[in-house]
Amino acid sequence: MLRLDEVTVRFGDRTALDAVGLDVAERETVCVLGPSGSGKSTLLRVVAGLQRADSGRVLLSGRDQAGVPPHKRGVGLMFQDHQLFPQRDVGGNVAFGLRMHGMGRSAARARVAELLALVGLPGAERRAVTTLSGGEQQRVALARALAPRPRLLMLDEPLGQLDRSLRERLVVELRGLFHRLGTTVLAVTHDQGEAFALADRVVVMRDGRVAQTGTPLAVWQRPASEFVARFLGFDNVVPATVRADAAETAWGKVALPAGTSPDADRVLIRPTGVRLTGPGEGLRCTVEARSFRGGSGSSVTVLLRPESGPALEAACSLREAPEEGAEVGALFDPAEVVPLAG
Ligand SMILES: Nc1ncnc2c1ncn2[C@@H]1O[C@H](COP(=O)(O)OP(=O)(O)OP(=O)(O)O)[C@@H](O)[C@H]1O
Repeated sequence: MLRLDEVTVRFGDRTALDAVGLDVAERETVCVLGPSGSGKSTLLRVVAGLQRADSGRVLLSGRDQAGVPPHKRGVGLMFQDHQLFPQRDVGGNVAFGLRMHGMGRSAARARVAELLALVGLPGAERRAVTTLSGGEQQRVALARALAPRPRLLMLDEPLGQLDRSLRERLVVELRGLFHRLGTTVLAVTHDQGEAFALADRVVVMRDGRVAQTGTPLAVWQRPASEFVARFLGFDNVVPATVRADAAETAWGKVALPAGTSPDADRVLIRPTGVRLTGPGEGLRCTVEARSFRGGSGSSVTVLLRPESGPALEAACSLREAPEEGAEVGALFDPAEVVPLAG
């Protein structure tokens, strides 16, 4: 459906996109994830035709989009601040693109009713948008973007403004909705939780380049680099000298999973792979802090200050969590060790 082929965009001496390649299949939801300034919005703007590429090609359904204006690309856009027209009512907002595409009044009315029902706001046509909550406005913006049946729907930080619980609920709804409708979606967000919940596939960007792409599970289980690991919130990363089935690190010898590449020069140890024991065993550490994470497992993150090497996080249940100031030993589960290169 969508292909970016070596797309480069420069602003003066700044390269916002650096030879980016990306494919989105029909009916797939792809989330582009990355820190501020990594080029996510520029990527969407290039696909929408709002930004010219300095080199490379954007193809939609196999057709090169060079010279095709935004309104002829058949893509729907929904931006972070959802930009509803405050002077129009809900129905007027959703009908906007339909009228632009020349749809007749009664057909547009039927389509608006259908879309409002779909996003969970049936019968809201006559409401003023200023009377809607943030989440309701988001749904109206989504209905407006979906109304002209775009072949590709692009979302820029779609849930950025909403509070966490609403975001978590909406993201599940969106995923269900997109699958039901068979919509092809390219979304960008800096929130990894959102991306992982929404996407069939995630693309992690760094400085205008693709750092990693894969299913949420694959990226989560096997971050390709220290950058991706840290971006996902894993901070237990340490330089390592890899030898056969173990690595020398400042945290001592760490057993590696079978098949570790000799190119690996650091390791990530997931907090769930740090097992706490008595101070006579494993890496000796002092418990610096504990923070309650909640969740069904009553999980606690324990921040450890090891006798050597950087700080270390361990995840354990509330029942097992040692007190602050306690001396403990840390052992590493090889299944939770991820070798990283660069
Ligand atoms: N119109 C522009 N003129 C000059 N520089 C720009 C322009 N648009 C973007 N940039 C630069 O290009 C880089 C990528 O910006 P972009 O907005 O695509 O990043 P982003 O990942 O979407 O960031 P954010 O999450 O903060 O929105 C940044 O360094 C930005 O400063």
